Amino acid sequence: MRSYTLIAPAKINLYLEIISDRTDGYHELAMILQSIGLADEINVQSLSNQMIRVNCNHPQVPTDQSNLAYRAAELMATQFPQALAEYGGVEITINKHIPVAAGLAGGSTNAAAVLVGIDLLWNLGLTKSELEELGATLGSDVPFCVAGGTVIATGRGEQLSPLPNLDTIYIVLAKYRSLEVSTAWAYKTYRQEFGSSYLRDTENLAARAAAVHSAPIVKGILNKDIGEIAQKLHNDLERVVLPAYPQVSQLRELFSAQQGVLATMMSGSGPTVFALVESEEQAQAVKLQIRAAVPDEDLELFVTQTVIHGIQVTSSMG
Ligand SMILES: C[C@@](CO)(OP(=O)(O)O)[C@H](O)COP(=O)(O)OP(=O)(O)OC[C@H]1O[C@@H](n2ccc(N)nc2=O)[C@H](O)[C@@H]1O
Ligand SMILES: Nc1ncnc2c1ncn2[C@@H]1O[C@H](COP(=O)(O)OP(=O)(O)O)[C@@H](O)[C@H]1O
Repeated sequence: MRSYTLIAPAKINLYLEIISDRTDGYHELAMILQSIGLADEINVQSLSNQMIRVNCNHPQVPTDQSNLAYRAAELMATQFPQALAEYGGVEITINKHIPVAAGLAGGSTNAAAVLVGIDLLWNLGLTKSELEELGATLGSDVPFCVAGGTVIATGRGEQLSPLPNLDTIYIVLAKYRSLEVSTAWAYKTYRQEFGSSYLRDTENLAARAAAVHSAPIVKGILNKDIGEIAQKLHNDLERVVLPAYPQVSQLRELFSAQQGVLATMMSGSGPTVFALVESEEQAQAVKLQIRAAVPDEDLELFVTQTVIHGIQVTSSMG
């Protein structure tokens, strides 16, 4: 049986600005998304029948239709029924390293890997933009996960403009295992609390989304100036998540107090907090300091770094 193994990187949000609500229930965003080295490993293997099966080593991750990777395979089967009949169904095995429900796009990157893997298994020859378009029907962050690197994302997060690759930046991530923040709750609460200040003029809306292309953080990225990038990190969702989750605020404060930390911010809808750190040695030292301050086993800590790729195939068989 043919199979492919793929690396599916997590992401952090270097910038997340909520521009407006939309009539479809989503929000118009201006984001800068960054792939990181922390990644899941996904194996896709052909089956002799036409079924979709999902296995995962993480107890919190469902293996039924509610798994985004399952839904990605279902989408491919619906879009390409002839290929399903010719090549058979798919068994998907997820080796989870990315914390679940963390604001790190774990499910989205798994779905992106399944799209790329099935394209290969079924010899479909889809282009990156075709895969991204399919991904957008699964979730707002899926197209970015296909593309990877450093990207400006607008619309509901699915419209991508690539930025030049950054030099490696070291990152420490902290997440309480038992803490989950619902993305839908975060956006809904933001809308309730701050919605009255939205710009609702649709013409200017497009202009505001476009304005992110000249935002100071983008200048920092173009100049490869880590100091400027660090200074301009931003996440509107912190306005609702930090007051509701004091543990997240506490992590942010702890990170800010560490030597070598250039800046700290919550990723996406949280609850993961990340810190940009000057060097790998300092990142390891920061991790140790945080561990000493919070000996609670519930707190997961990772040292990772920016990467310049999205989904990557690491091996194939058959
Ligand atoms: C917040 C972000 C930032 O990158 O990431 P996470 O924290 O989830 O990783 C994203 O906007 C999340 O993207 P993703 O997780 O793919 O969201 P989706 O499945 O499309 O949407 C989940 C829910 O979030 C809300 N949502 C999402 C995107 C958007 N632009 N506006 C929204 O209001 C909607 O309520 C939607 O029902
Ligand atoms: N392949 C998957 N990996 C992780 N979580 C998944 C997956 N498929 C579905 N889920 C569900 O999606 C929810 C959000 O998880 P995840 O994608 O990790 O979070 P986030 O979007 O915050 O990065 C979780 O409650 C989890 O049960």
